Amino acid sequence: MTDYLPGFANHVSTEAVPGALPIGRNSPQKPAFGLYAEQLSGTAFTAPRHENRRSWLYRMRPTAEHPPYARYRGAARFAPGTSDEPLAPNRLRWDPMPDLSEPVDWLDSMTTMLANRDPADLEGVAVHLYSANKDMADRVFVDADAELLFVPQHGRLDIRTELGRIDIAPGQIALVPRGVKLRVLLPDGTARGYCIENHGSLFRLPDLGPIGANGLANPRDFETPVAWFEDRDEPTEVVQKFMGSLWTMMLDHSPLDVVAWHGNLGPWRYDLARFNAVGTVSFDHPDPSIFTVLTSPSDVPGRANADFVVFPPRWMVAEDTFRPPWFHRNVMSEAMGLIGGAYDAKAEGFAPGGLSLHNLMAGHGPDHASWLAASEADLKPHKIEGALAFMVESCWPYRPTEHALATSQLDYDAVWADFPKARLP
Ligand SMILES: O=C(O)Cc1cc(O)ccc1O
Ligand SMILES: [Fe+2]
Repeated sequence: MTDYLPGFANHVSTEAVPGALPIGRNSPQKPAFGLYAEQLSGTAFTAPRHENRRSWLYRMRPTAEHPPYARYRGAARFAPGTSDEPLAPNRLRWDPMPDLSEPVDWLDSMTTMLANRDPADLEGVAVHLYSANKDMADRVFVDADAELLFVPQHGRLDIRTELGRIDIAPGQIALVPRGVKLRVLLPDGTARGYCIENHGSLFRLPDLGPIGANGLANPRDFETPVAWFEDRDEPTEVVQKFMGSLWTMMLDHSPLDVVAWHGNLGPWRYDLARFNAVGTVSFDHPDPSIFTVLTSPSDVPGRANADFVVFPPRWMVAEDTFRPPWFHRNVMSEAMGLIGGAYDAKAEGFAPGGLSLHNLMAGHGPDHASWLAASEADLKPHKIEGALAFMVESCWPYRPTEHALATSQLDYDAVWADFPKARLP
């Protein structure tokens, strides 16, 4: 059990040992108990105040004390780079990861499916799947390339980070900031889900415009863990993702040794059941941006580097309206996953734990069966129950990895076959 502090990107102060946190200054000459002060910057020092994100950490040893990193040879499917072949404009879909035959921890199970932009551009996102059955016992992972969003689909996660412990179950999400070391334990023994890397500007809550001051994801429902640390002088491997490759080095102690911290850059969790879904009460299906939980803006106003969007349980009441997602072509690129239930645009083939890709300008929308059912439906109020899908919409087209190209469903196009031709008068 962990305690959490409510609020999104709040300036928090937390100490696991009373007296560890300096008062009134960040870097005293001698921090309490011989701790080391370290600033962790998530934005440039000079970022405007409303964008500026950083925390001060008080730790048992400085992060700087470590040997050189060497290439890490595990996790063969994590960050292999994407295919160099010309990118086909095809729609792609994947089944959930197969059941495991060998013990594998979260890190070694990470399987990169889609990525766009080079992490060195400080733009773009990558979509990974994981399916693990072993705790990360004597090692930690640190992502220098991105903030990391966990979207579990099966099995709880106990994510131990430098800045506190986070427990999440499917239906909840968690974010660990860029550069924060973490260890993933599996309280249920197995876990499967999605991880989204965001290389770009930090995820934030979207502006609400005419919706007003409340709604969608409310800031108070984000929870940041209190300080927690382990005092463990045992060999600990540190695997780092840096510029798209994995690197490793050994420490003689656990680096999860931050005894106190303060600032507005920290991990958090959020229960998607708290998402206040807003939709039509008259007619027409609003653009799916109405379901944006988090956005990472690009430099072009309104054109997101990444939007994290959910399709939660909700009432459908639109009159004289085709209610599921309509047919469309989008200048933005859409990666979708399913946490549970059935997605209202896909009658079959899009399973929980699966993934789909509709890149820039790909014609997509309801499959034939969903189109037929929704076109003939009696339009009484109807509740979509139990379904939880999500989308990572990005202005940068996604490139699938070789593994993704080799494992996609064989005939996804067939879900849009044989639509009857319109009959003109
Ligand atoms: O299924 C999709 O492709 C995502 C989507 C959802 C929606 O409600 C409207 C449009 C849209 O693209
Ligand atoms: Fe779409």
